[in-house]
Amino acid sequence: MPEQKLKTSIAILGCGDVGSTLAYTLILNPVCSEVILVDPKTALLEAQVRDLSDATYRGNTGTRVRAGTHKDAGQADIVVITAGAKQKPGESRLSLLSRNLHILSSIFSAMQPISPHTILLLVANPVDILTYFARKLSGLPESQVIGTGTSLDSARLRGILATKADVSPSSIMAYVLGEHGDSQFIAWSSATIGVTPLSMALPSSTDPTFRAEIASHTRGAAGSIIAAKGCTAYGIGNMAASICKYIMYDQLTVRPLSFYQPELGCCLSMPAIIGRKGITRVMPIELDEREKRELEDCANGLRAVIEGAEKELEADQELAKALEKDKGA
Ligand SMILES: NC(=O)C1=CN([C@@H]2O[C@H](COP(=O)(O)OP(=O)(O)OC[C@H]3O[C@@H](n4cnc5c(N)ncnc54)[C@H](O)[C@@H]3O)[C@@H](O)[C@H]2O)C=CC1
Ligand SMILES: CC(=O)C(=O)O
Repeated sequence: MPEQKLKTSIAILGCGDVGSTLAYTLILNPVCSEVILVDPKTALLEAQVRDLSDATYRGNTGTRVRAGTHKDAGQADIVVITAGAKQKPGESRLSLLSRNLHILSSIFSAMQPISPHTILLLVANPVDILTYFARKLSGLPESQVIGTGTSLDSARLRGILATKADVSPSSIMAYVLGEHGDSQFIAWSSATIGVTPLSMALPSSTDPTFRAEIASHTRGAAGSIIAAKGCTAYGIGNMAASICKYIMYDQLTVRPLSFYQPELGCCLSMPAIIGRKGITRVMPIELDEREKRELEDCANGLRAVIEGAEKELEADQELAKALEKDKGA
């Protein structure tokens, strides 16, 4: 009998710097049998498929890379959305909202019908706001619509704390929570090295100046990389690939991810367990009074942005309907 191969697919919408780095990471640490790339820039798309395919021939990584349509993507096990504009040096993530919301809305029109088992992973910025709208536009259950959120900021936090404490980053348990953006905050009160509270393991970490320096590093990391090289790609490529792995292998791993918070009325990052069904459980975290206020401020800011964007999206959809009607007349 011919061997039956289990087909597992990850579609990546947008094969620019982030999408192609993610695809490369998925090939080198095989997570699925097929990577489908989708991008309206057809010459770039074909070139990325050929270049990435070349990376699969030595050592038989077992992953096939191909170009696809938005409709094909809608049937994948995971759809990663990296499609959209990126920040220019000095620009904020929120300044991308109008352009990227328009792209997101067109993506969901083109992807229908979406498989009810698909997990959506949002990467494009502003990621928390786009995750909120992806949940509405996709019609998928909210547990299946996830943003990479502050997972990358938390990795950056681990990195700098590891240097300060002279310990491996993997022994640092500390999260940046809230917005993947300027209103993010560090959950200092729950940070540990191994099982030792950070305040005991690294006493200087209780100093407000130390905390301000670390928070500024974490908040400003993307901006300084973008100023020098025009994008960030390796950090997020690795982070998004590891999230795909948790999902595909149903690893039920705890990570800070952006997902809908009913009591706050927006998507932002909190710790949760992720597996094949998406977010399977929210992990409660104890915050001190200051962190609670920071979370509240962050949610208020995100809700205000959502309100403005909701109006813009409605106008966008009315315009699309009118154009469709004109075409039919
Ligand atoms: N969440 C995070 O931690 C991070 C998010 N980002 C965000 O990821 C996004 C992508 O960044 P880059 O790859 O550097 O940008 P890029 O400009 O290199 O690539 C974006 C690609 O999206 C494509 N695209 C546009 N409309 C599309 C559509 N409807 N369907 C499919 N593809 C479409 C473009 O043609 C382009 O090739 C940006 O919004 C950036 O801010 C980047 C790094 C980290
Ligand atoms: C660009 C971006 O969002 C980041 O590297 O954090």
